[in-house]
Amino acid sequence: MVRGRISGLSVRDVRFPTSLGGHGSDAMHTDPDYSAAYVVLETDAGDGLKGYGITFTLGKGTEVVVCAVNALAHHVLHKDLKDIVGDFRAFYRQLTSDGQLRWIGPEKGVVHLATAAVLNAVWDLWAKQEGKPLWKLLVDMDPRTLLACIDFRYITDVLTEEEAFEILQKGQVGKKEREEQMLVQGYPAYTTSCAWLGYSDDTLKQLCTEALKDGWTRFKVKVGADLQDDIRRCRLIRNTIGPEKTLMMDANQRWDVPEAVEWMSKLAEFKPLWIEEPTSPDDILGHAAISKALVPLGIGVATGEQCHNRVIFKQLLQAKALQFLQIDSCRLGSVNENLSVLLMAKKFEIPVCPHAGGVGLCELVQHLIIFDFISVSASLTNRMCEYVDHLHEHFKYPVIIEKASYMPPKDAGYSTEMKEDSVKKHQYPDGEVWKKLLAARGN
Ligand SMILES: C[C@H](O)[C@@H](O)CC(=O)C(=O)O
Ligand SMILES: [Mg+2]
Repeated sequence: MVRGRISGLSVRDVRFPTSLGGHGSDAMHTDPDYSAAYVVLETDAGDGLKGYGITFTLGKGTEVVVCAVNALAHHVLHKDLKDIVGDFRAFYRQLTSDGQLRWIGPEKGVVHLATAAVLNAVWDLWAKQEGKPLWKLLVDMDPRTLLACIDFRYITDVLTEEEAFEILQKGQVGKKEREEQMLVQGYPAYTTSCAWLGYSDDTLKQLCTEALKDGWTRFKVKVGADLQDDIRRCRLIRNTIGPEKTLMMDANQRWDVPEAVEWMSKLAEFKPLWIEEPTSPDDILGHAAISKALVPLGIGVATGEQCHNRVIFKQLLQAKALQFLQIDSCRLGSVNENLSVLLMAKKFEIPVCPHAGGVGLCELVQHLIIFDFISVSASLTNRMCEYVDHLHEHFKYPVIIEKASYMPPKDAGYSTEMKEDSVKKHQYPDGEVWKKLLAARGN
């Protein structure tokens, strides 16, 4: 049963120096330090349970997200958890409609990332109090309660609450079997960890070879900075993984629209399933033009990791601008907004392949996609969830990958809690890791 009043909210700036090894690098983000604004909620329930929430950042700027979390804190503090989750739609709207903070969004940018961190902590706390992993909390929730968590404002022209209810009602059929299937087989994953842009050819080859041995069959390679490099790297990876394995490419917004089409026509020989973020994430019609142009080459367009909100996803779907939809657990307004996108994707029959390249994103998004399979999509066709092999050791409940699949988490909560020791060491700028690095850099 849900209990307690929120008695404390703290937020910390936690950064991992991944840029030192080129991990996470791509054509736009050449030196990412995987980071998080890390929120902890406490209650007066006396049960010792806390809610942990993160949003993902790349280093600099995390302190800005931390400020935004503090600016939102008064909406959460001193509220009964029962009142928050009892009318979650209203609470989501309260957070996203703060009469003054909304001006620096609305529902996008720093303030929306902060919203995600706070709400992720609320969901973690709720799931913990119910004694269930988040995916199971969602799967067991009756459709009306689930829908009451979603703000349908701005999307009713494509998805009404009644249509969403019908989708969830249909999803009840075979749910038990699909849950058993997940518990036995897990959710299929692909790896991005072999081919970050900053990796040398030798590293790329070695990591692909090891990944093949570990049973990986789907790989993503970063492209977009230099065509000749891309051709060489894609040839190397295709030769290493062979013709049958699945290859995806990710340009991280590097190109103009005509450039994207031209560049991809040069990479088509390597048979990519999709090109991800070929251009600006805001350019819906640009994505539609690229999608159309790439049909004859058999290449789909994937996007979503930098889609601000459900409205952008709605329009991408309406404009037939993507063939693979990539939700992100920390960019959209937490589970609440992600639920609306999963339901829209189902209506348009577009496969959801979540983004997870970041710290903690694998931990969180696995819950959403496992719920999606059990209760919404009921399909694994053309679907897979991204996996990156970094920083899981800092989490109390790290992901479990078996045979290149995510095994459903069994611990209660949203898998968001970090080890306190890791947080202390990596806190910016006072943690011991940063003190040493900053001193070495002469700062
Ligand atoms: C900066 C991040 O590592 C980004 O490259 C992740 C990404 O695009 C992905 O995982 O996809
Ligand atoms: Mg990407």
